[in-house]
Amino acid sequence: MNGIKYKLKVIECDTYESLSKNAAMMIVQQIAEKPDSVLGLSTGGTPVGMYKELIKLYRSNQVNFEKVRTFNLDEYVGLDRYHPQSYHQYMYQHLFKHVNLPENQRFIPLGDMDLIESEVNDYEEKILKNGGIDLQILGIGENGHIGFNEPFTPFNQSVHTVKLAESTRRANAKYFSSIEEVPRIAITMGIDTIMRSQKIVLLISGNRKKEAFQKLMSSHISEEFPASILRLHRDVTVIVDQDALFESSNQRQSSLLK
Ligand SMILES: N[C@@H]1[C@@H](O)[C@H](O)[C@@H](COP(=O)(O)O)O[C@@H]1O
Repeated sequence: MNGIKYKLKVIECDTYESLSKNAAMMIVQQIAEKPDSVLGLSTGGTPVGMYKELIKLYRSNQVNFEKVRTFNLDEYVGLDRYHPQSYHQYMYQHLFKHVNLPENQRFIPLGDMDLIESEVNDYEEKILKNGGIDLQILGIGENGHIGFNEPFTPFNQSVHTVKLAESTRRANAKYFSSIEEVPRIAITMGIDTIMRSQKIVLLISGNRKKEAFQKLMSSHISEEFPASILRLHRDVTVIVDQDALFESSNQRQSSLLK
């Protein structure tokens, strides 16, 4: 990081489907240029459509994952890899079981409580040993978190464990039977790990992310809003759908009428 603020490239999409297709195509293009690319992958609701598109493209022989390596951003601490809400299971269900990405080339931090201390160092080391991330896919939390880097996480951190914000636990509670079941701690790539990626693609979809998108575009950089650091990266593409982009049509109408 050299302190220079870069302009974020923004791709505005009419629909979530179009956002998903654009994101999938960026991955396909990356793998076409470099078949042994190291991809950084994310979870959550937003990239589900992108993974569906990738599977379609794989089935129509437009992408080959044979040499690709993947590193996921984060995992809950306290859920083992077979827990249905773990990101290990998410990745298996949404991508890995459908494509030809060899098992020993997929990496996700281990969330097992007894392994967590060594995993923090091991995971960062594995990323470095594989030459760092070529293309990192990110989503964003309503509070601006990326990975599980909650507001006020120091920008210079590499892989670490984090106490989840209550708002993040509430947002993710929909995947569990109750909020009590949502883990309180997670392991995540740090902001520094993410910023060392060659390229970053940030996906922003839906009404709930409108404010986060606006804050991101305001160009003020602060640890209070973790995603704001992306302004200091030279190659970030933000793919945003209309729901996250605009005020609702009613609001737009009334502001037009003023
Ligand atoms: N750790 C994940 C993030 O990587 C993700 O970007 C965010 C947004 O998720 P969603 O796309 O479901 O809104 O949620 C979680 O907290």
